[in-house]
Amino acid sequence: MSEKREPARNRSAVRSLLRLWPYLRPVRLRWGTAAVVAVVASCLGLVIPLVLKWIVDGPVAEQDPGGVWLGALYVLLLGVAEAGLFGLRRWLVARPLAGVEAAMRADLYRRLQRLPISFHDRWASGQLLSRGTADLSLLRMFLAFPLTFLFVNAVTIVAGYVILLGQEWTLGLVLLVPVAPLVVLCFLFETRYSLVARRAQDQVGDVTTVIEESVLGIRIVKGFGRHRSQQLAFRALTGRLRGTELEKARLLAWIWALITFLPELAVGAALVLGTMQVADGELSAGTLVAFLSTTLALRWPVESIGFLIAMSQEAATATERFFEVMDEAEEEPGGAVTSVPAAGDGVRFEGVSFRYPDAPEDARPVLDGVDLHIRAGETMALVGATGSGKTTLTALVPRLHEATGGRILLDGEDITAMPRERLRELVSVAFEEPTLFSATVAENVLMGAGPSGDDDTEALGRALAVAQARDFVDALPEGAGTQVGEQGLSLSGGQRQRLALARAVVGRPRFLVLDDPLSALDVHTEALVEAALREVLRGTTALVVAHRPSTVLLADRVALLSEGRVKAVGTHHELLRSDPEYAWLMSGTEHGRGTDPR
Ligand SMILES: Nc1ncnc2c1ncn2[C@@H]1O[C@H](COP(=O)(O)OP(=O)(O)OP(=O)(O)O)[C@@H](O)[C@H]1O
Repeated sequence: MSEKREPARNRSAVRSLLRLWPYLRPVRLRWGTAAVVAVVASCLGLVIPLVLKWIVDGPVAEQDPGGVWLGALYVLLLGVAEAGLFGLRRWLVARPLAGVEAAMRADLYRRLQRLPISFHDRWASGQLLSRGTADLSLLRMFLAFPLTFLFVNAVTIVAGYVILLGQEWTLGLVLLVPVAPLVVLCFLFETRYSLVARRAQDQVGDVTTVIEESVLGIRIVKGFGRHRSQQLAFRALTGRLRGTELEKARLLAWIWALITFLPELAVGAALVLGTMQVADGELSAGTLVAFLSTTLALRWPVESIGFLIAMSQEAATATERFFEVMDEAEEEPGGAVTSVPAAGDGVRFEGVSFRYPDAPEDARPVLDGVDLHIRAGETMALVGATGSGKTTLTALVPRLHEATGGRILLDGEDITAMPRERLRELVSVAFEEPTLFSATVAENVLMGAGPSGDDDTEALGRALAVAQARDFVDALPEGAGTQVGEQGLSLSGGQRQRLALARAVVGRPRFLVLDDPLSALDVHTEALVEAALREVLRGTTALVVAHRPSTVLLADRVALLSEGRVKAVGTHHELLRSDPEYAWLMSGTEHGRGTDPR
């Protein structure tokens, strides 16, 4: 499992969260209105103690039952208004924030589609999945709740303290004593919690990766009886995540306890002082009741600060993780030459070199000065020992990877001068490991249809015929309209390969790159596919990676890739005679059996 770990945080939580502004901007009015509504609702709660003071010092002192009932009615109305306003806030933000989450998810998906293969090579899929799911839900929750309530509670606390100081400033000052230690504690907590939150979210990504790999690789796990060891490994991983979550809970418990305890101490001290002042006649009983009711009304805004900070910290981490992907450089769009290259020259590799970005410094480049010319309309087989760079070379033609040296020309035009979209219309690909999507057979195949204007049904029929896939597709319950499961798991390897081949040829591409696309077919079916390919793709220039002589025979000529270069080019029979390495690679036939090139 490849892992992606970012360097230590270099961005404060606030700066990370500010990056959400472009997404929040379109809904700022509704969000702002909701925040104001919440502030009003929260501050209404602070009016209740003032009504209590009026009741105690007025109707209660004067023994006026009618006044007490009126006061109670005021309190009830204030409570109903508070509840109604909080409900309105929720209604105001629910829809726009769901829209923000959807927009962020769409942007992330679009970015993932446009990032180069080298990015996907580096990142574990579970890490990307968890960023697109759990992290974004967390951000929606943050925008709906902690972001609003950090603001609402701050305003409520300030308003509450102003009321407290106005009622009796000496008691109010007592309540201000814990503020300084609480600020320091919150700062320390935020620093610690941010590290643990990041670790937890990365571990969720790792767990997602393992689940995904085990589901996709379930046949291997079962086939090798590895479910117990897989389970143990998974348990270890979830154990680590559990440990991190417990560490988060411990930190949260500490800060919550301190945030509750310190103000309670101050309230206790104020209560003692206040009672003494009432006894001395310096303070009215109503003022003390109102004072204590206000401090009680401030309990929730103060106590919630700990977990609001914790949730904001998790949201900051989720934002960082989101932008780590969004900040990656997309594939460049390519050149601007949109003309279709004039037919005639085929494919040329001129001094092409390539090394993988994550290869060790001292490693030799995979390709080191490849020169090869595939004439227009010719089919060239590419043969080489395992690991010699055949797949790598084929990936350079549609620019799935970028050549690090030299150039590749299609009918005389440098591929880097073409817009990528145009290039990928001209070049069709099929790989040894065929990927089918959760869609119908027809949809999977027609993904490869360019804007040729061909009738889809006719093109589909022709492509299935070339790939010798017609019989088995017709036998499917709904023919070409049958849904094939994730990665086409309901089909055999050979069937999937044939659909992938049909996808590659359905658009009658000018250039075709096939990476051992017939490896799972029996020799008989392979021969039929080859015959059909020859017939249908007469005008196509093709590069076909081949491991077996039967595939090589499809080609007009063969190129032998060795030590990063094209060592020899010729027909199959020429190379069998002239090149011992080729003969060795093709051994298994009567020609080269037992001949060692070295
Ligand atoms: N994403 C990658 N990052 C780093 N090195 C890679 C990557 N993919 C392949 N390689 C290395 O590049 C070399 C060539 O690999 P490539 O897949 O092109 O060989 P191949 O000739 O197609 O092999 P095979 O016949 O086994 O399919 C190998 O040494 C491989 O380890």
